[in-house]
Amino acid sequence: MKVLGFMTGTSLDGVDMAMLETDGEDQVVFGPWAELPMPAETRSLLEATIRAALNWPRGEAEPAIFDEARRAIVECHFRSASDFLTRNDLNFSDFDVLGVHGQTVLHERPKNGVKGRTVQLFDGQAFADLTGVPVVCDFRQADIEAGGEAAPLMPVYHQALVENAGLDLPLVVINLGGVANITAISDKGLMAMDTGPANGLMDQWMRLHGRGDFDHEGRIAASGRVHENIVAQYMSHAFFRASAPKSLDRYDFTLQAIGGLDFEDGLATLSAFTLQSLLAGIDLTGIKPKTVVLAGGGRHNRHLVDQIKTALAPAAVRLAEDLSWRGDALEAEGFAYMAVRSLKGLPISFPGTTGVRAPLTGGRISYPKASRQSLAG
Ligand SMILES: Nc1ncnc2c1ncn2[C@@H]1O[C@H](COP(=O)(O)OP(=O)(O)OP(=O)(O)O)[C@@H](O)[C@H]1O
Ligand SMILES: CC(=O)N[C@H]1[C@@H]2OC[C@@H](O2)[C@@H](O)[C@@H]1O[C@H](C)C(=O)O
Repeated sequence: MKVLGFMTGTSLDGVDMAMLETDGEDQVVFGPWAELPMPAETRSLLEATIRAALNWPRGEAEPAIFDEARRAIVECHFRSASDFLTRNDLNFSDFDVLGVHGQTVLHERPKNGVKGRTVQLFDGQAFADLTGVPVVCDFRQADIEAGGEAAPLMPVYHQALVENAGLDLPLVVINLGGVANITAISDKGLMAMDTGPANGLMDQWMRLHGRGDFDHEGRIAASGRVHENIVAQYMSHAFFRASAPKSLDRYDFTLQAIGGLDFEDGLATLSAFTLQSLLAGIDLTGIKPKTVVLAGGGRHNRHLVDQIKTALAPAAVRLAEDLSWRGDALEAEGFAYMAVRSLKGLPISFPGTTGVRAPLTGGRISYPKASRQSLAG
């Protein structure tokens, strides 16, 4: 099937799109991809929506701003996709299905037998009607309703890529987004978890100081001093005592602990926290990887990458591009791949990746009105 996948991550930096030709199993053929920036007013609206989501008590009606945000997200996806298709001489009618992650505005993991809560804002029906193509979205709902973590979901796609590339196992794929997550592939099967923040807190610290959106190549972090006592304080969070699999909300950690530090030391300390939490996650898998693959925007952070390489030696640490993967398109590809699995009723989450009891499919399918009418006729 020809699929267009869409990802809007926790960094709120843009809409990633990637075309894939896939059977949702071992066939994965890359098509064009792009990352289009999110308009400033959409970003502000999403920030306000996230604030409302964080204050939304369970059991109460969803905040009114959610619907406004849904409309803005659909419009932003439509504009980004139209632009992307024009540039690549493609049309919506070239696609069998669209796979859309939607914008996460809230994620609470299951705790003490109480199911979690996760919200990825989108309107699959509106997008299917606009584009004339079936849309799969809401990939995380079935998992959370079954008592799972609902994240990470990328492992099933990582596994397909790793198998196709014939890489040396045991292997760990690390995604350095706003939140960091890992997929471990070994003879123990597929294991995955979120490990802690990747760039999320560092980006927030940069903006707070009016120094831009992120620390280019980690240069500022490299110039600061790590306050180990504060890293230890961050690492004493209950999340790090929980067993895997486990997942995080981008807002589970705050800047409060580093509030008193100067700008450079703050970044150095946050970067050290990202590294330590990542290593703690890899430790929890109980495997010593021979191969480590880095994806997500944080792989451009040279300071962090150098530290990961040193800490994981003698593992061969490779950037996604070293394997001809597209490090900034991977998640959009993943949701294109999962859209096909969803249509085929194949599992997208597993006991080792989200803690569900048995492999589980997911995703909600919306068909465009026109094709429903023609089916009915
Ligand atoms: N050249 C660079 N140097 C340092 N950091 C960079 C660079 N380029 C991107 N980044 C970091 O990568 C982040 C974006 O990463 P990415 O797009 O993978 O996140 P996301 O997909 O929104 O997050 P998530 O996977 O948690 O949903 C930026 O916010 C920035 O912190
Ligand atoms: C709830 C949610 O949107 N989680 C994201 C987030 O961003 C990174 C990490 O936290 C990961 O668990 C997940 O995204 C990727 C795509 C995943 O599900 O694999």
